[in-house]
Amino acid sequence: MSNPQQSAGLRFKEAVRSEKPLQVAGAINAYAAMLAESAGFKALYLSGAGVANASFGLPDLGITTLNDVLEDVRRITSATSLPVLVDADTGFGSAFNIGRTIRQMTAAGAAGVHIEDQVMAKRCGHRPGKAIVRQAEMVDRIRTAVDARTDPDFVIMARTDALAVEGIDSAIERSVACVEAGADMIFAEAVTDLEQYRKFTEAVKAPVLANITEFGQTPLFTTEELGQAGVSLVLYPLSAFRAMNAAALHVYRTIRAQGTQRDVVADMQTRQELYECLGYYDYEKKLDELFDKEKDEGRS
Ligand SMILES: C[C@](O)(C(=O)O)[C@H](CC(=O)O)C(=O)O
Ligand SMILES: [Mg+2]
Repeated sequence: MSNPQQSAGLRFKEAVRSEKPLQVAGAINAYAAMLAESAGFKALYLSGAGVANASFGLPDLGITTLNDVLEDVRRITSATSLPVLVDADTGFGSAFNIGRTIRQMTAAGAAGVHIEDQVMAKRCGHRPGKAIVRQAEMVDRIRTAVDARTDPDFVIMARTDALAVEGIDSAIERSVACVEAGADMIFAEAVTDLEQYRKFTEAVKAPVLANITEFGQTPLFTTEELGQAGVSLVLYPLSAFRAMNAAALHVYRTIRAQGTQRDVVADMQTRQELYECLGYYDYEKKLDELFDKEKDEGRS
């Protein structure tokens, strides 16, 4: 059971210990976070691609800033009691910027961040044309992040994009070096088969995350398969977002073409379902109580 008195980082670590592998649900905004929580997930994720795509209509190419991401982090952490892992791309700058990223993410209520070894002009991890910084520079990023922690349980996750660029040996060597530099967990990006996960988890003395994003380089392995390969966390960064987008486009097209939404009403979440998830009825009750009280006070 999660205890709201504990720091978000500690709650995230406890979730990793309690569910093996831990399913981490991407939540694009505060309401998606509430939906994921109601579906039973124990940890959430704010995707960098999600912030860029959904909040700004931009591609995931390192265009959004720390403040852009923080705004979404604050909205999500205010709406859920679940710990939220946040995509910090390459850390939003060099050493002092990375330190600032860690402190501000902690203040915004994040449980942890992942920082990757791509160059600042980053790409999506599942697209061609990626370039990575030298291992020493990546290790410096992690050391800086660890040093900047104000909560010892805030999770610093090192993501390596090296597999697609330099191969599995380099990716594993970097992961091991990052753990030695203090990284709590490893994000193995764009892995293409279970054997590679097995190699990662055998070599790395820290929990390893598998990014099971759709339409990318990684097959849609099940939690069971990934658990057997030693994986500790399974991430679904944009699954609900992709589904929401397809549903929204279908509704827009239908209304535009048919002049009515009648054919798509059955696909919609009802007002009651929306309100139940939001706790709307409790708010309404509170309002009634408060107004009644005011009326009573006015009378006396
Ligand atoms: C995990 C990721 O970094 C993200 O921003 O959500 C993306 C996901 C994606 O584009 O499918 C990535 O893997 O680079
Ligand atoms: Mg990303």
